[in-house]
Amino acid sequence: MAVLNDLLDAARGLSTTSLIFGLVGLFLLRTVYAAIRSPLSSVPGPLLSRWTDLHVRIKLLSGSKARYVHSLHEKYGPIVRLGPNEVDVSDVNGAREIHKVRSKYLKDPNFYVGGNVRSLFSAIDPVFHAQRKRTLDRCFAEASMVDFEPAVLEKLHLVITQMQEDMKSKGCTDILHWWTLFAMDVIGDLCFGESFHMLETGKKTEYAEDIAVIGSLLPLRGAFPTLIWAAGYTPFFPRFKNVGATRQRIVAYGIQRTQKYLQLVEDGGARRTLFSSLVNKGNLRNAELSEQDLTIESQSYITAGTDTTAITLTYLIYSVCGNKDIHRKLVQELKALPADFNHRHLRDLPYLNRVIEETLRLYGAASGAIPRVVPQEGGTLAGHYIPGGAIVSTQSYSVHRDSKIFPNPEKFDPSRWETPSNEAKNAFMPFGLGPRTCIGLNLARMELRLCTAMFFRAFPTAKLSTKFGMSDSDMEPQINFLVMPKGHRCLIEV
Ligand code: HEM
Repeated sequence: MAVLNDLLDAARGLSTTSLIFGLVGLFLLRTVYAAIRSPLSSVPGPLLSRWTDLHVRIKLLSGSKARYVHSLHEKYGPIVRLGPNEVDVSDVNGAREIHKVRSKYLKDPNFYVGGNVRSLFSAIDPVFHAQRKRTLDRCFAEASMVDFEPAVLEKLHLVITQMQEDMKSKGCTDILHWWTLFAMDVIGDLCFGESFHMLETGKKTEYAEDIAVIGSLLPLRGAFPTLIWAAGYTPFFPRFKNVGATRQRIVAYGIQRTQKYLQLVEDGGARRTLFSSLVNKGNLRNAELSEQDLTIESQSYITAGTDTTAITLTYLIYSVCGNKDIHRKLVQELKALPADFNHRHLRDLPYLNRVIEETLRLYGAASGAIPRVVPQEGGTLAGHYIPGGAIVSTQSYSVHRDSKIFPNPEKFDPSRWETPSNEAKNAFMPFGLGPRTCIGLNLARMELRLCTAMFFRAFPTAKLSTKFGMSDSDMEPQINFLVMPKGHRCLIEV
């Protein structure tokens, strides 16, 4: 107390300017001390990362963070420091330690929508997550896929017809546009028992546009969360001001569609959905899942299952069209399928599945960092002690480009999956790892197989178009959390 009084007396005697200089000096001293004494100071990385992560945030904004972090791994090794409290690990054992069963490395609440939405995707609490996963696992099980195949095939016939129409009328078709409408119509159908009918109109609905707007703000929100929050309270940035209203519209629409679906079930007219086994006569059988939970889960599947599937498919077709030999082999294998082929014929088709694995390795749509918080007691990763509370990320972008595991890693080479090494299988994480692995992966794989097969059967001579100025530079991947072609389009012609 006496010390405090002495300090206050001393402060009274100072001018405002000296006080400000003093405080800034103290702040700098504290920052320098923290940087030198931080247990993270043994982790290699750029000097700047000891003081700030601003450079990484700026890279996130420009869509080049994953590439930048990868370049750091190439320079410094399997673990790199990204900021005063953040590291990235691209070591397979480290990644497996972070994402193992019963791991104490939990999702970073600042990254996963504030951690305030109790959906499978954004849940932080492992007990809640395990319970929700137990309820939902069977809805997404491999054995359930046969029930969803008719809905997928129906949309697939529609999308191929629309692409054919485009090719006739414009000489080319934007596959990114069509696969986005396709993937969202499929997941809408599987959540609400009725699609959004965007494939019929060729246009996004207001709901789809709203989701895209919120998605487009994610990098900004990730890089400068406080600034974006504050900008919403000023009159200068209408885009941020409207975010609240956009979110409300998304929620209201989800509620309305869930209620309509439950009514359809009650009336006996609902199609098979992901939730069919949980709903009986319009009521949820499972007491763990309320009507509100159903709305929240549907919303998150629509967000998590649309762009991921559409972008992966787009890069698959782009990569195949860019290599004559791969193109020929794939088309040849698909030619041998019966006219009325289905998913059963594709599940173990060797070359098709190798092409899919290789696309997921190089262009898996969610190849950016998936951040976790280090548990209170700290942990050792890639030989370095990381203190509790630090953020530790893994990005499949880097793990999938480890040249010791995947020689010539930038080469799109499906043959590397012919007899993959155990190291390659262990390092493969396009759908994440451990208990937080993508729950939609069986659905995604079924869509990837059916769409690729149907596309190259319909367009065996497909190639990248040069119409409307389209070029390879449009396809340069920009990676925030999701990958996105720089030009936001992929024009294909026959
Ligand atoms: C090619 C397509 C897809 C890719 C590459 C992909 C990738 C991923 C990745 C990497 C994660 C882990 C994220 C993390 O740990 O932060 C994830 C989680 C998740 N994905 Fe997917 N995904 C795809 C398709 C889908 C589909 C079609 C759905 C839904 C129908 C879906 C729903 C989810 C959900 C709900 C989670 C959270 C799981 C949990 O935390 O337990 N995904 N996905």
